Amino acid sequence: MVHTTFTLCVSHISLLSCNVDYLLTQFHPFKLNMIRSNLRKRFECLYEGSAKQGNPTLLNEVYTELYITESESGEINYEHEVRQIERHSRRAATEDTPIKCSDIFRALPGQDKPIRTVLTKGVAGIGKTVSVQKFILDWAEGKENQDVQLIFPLPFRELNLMKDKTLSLSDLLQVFFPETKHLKISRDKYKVLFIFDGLDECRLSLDFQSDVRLCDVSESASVDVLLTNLIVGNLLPSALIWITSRPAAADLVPSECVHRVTEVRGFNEPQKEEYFRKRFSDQRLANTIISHLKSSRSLFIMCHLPVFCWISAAVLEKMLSPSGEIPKTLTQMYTHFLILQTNIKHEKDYEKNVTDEDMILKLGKLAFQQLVKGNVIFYEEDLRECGIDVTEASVYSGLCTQIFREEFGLYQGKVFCFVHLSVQEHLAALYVHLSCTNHNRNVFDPMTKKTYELHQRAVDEALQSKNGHLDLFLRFLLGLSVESHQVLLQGLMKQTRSSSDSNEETVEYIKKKIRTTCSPEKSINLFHCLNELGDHSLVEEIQQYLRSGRITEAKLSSSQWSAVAFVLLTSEKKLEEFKLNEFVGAENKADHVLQKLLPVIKEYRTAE
Ligand SMILES: Nc1ncnc2c1ncn2[C@@H]1O[C@H](COP(=O)(O)OP(=O)(O)OP(=O)(O)O)[C@@H](O)[C@H]1O
Repeated sequence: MVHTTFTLCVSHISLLSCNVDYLLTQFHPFKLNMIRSNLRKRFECLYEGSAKQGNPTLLNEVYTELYITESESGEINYEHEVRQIERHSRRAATEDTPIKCSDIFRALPGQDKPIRTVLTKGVAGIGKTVSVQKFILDWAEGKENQDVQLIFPLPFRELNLMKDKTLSLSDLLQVFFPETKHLKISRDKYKVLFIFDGLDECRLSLDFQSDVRLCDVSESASVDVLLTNLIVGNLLPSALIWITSRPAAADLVPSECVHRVTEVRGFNEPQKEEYFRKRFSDQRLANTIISHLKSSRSLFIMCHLPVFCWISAAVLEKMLSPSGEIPKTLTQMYTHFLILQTNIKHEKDYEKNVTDEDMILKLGKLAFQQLVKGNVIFYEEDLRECGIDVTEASVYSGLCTQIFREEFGLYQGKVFCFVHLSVQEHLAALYVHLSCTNHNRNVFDPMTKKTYELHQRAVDEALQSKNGHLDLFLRFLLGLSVESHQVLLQGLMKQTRSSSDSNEETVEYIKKKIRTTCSPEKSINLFHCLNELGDHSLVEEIQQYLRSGRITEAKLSSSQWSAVAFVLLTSEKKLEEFKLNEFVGAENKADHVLQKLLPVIKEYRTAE
């Protein structure tokens, strides 16, 4: 005890002579603690979907470690996000250096440069925001990164609200953290971390070329100038900066300002299982759900994405209690999710002015129109255009809490988006499908009416898209048209008419396109489409070849090579080593095989 008092005295004397700022923090331990405990309260619960209205989940109970790696380059990938997920999920976990989320500011062995700014990339729904939340909670609970004295989470979604304001950094912090009043952070004497989550949502014009230089935290400027100066290091040069972003927006910050790029890759195979074991206290239910998901390769691949795990958990939990038809394809899973949301609405919203059918069609129309334009964020006028009355908020908050969430945004107005891009793609496909079956209308071409004509046009549109923005939409559209899906849809839409055409023409058309398309990525998506349509003929043919070992002697057509690629990519086996000579033979020259199987070879750890 005596010893402790003595130590405190000595430290105060030495502090008096060293710096005033530090002293200020010492005199404000109460304030620091208050900030810490406020952050703990703010981040201890995970608010997902309808949990926003109550029943929040404790983050520590469901948080599952994510697979995060140091990215080899800051290179930006414009490919469609789902395709990236499938590709990443094929990679063996040992390929890159994994980093624990709490260690992102720590140098790896062999790296000696201090890390000030970290940029974390990751596709939508992969867990960036949850990682930020966990990082802060661990710190606030005194578990990790205790050398950091203050953390300021400043999500771009909230910073957007300050777009037109002129103020100093100190003032800005006081707006978001009133507890910081009287806390001087001016001279960089204590370690502060700023977290800017969701760069992709940024509405401020961040101009890193600008020569407006700001070094003083009490100097006023526009919010974008404050941020660029903070990120570049003119303001508070020793503060740590963490920025998260979806891949397409990650290059808004020039690479020379970033000391480390990490990538959230979602859940690897063991983490997928861990997620469901944590999510359900009933382990038998967790096991049933895991084995069901494992029985369908494409579902298990999608579980790489935490938001998909959450959708699957919600759907399967409801479905597995009484015995029933369990979703087997991607389309079925999403349709069940929609049904679930509609049921939640019925539980809550007895007086309704709009029928489910109407609302789904309107939302679907919005989803489709915006998808075609490449938009994931919409405004009130976009809703009005689709006949959605913005003031009837109760209707979609009941129907679509988890599908459609209202965001704060630009110009004080409301900004909307679907909870995940894939949900938008599913609703868009549903709209296009129902317009055809119920109203005989082909949204791409009013002159044609038959289902197979719609399908052919959609295939063509998807093939023409450079970034693949209609690929998943196409998979859903075809999945919705299969006979067995009609029953599901009837549960959702009272007046659904089953399509009278069979899908044979569509299957043949897709096979023809597989033969002629030169993009391996596109033909692999077409194989996924055949899978949704329940046609496995090409794939089975190839599986036989592969099993017999006669593939080196066979002269394969272009479509058969695409099938080889598809079979290898969707196989259960880990892609460890690609052996070219297993495919090369008199009929198949090495460079030809290499060209045909390039999308697969990229997924293997080694090739010889
Ligand atoms: N580590 C995790 N453990 C458990 N659940 C998680 C985890 N990460 C994400 N989730 C689930 O996935 C959902 C989406 O995650 P999150 O919002 O972090 O994604 P994101 O990468 O920030 O996406 P976006 O770019 O769309 O903002 C969460 O609401 C949660 O249900």
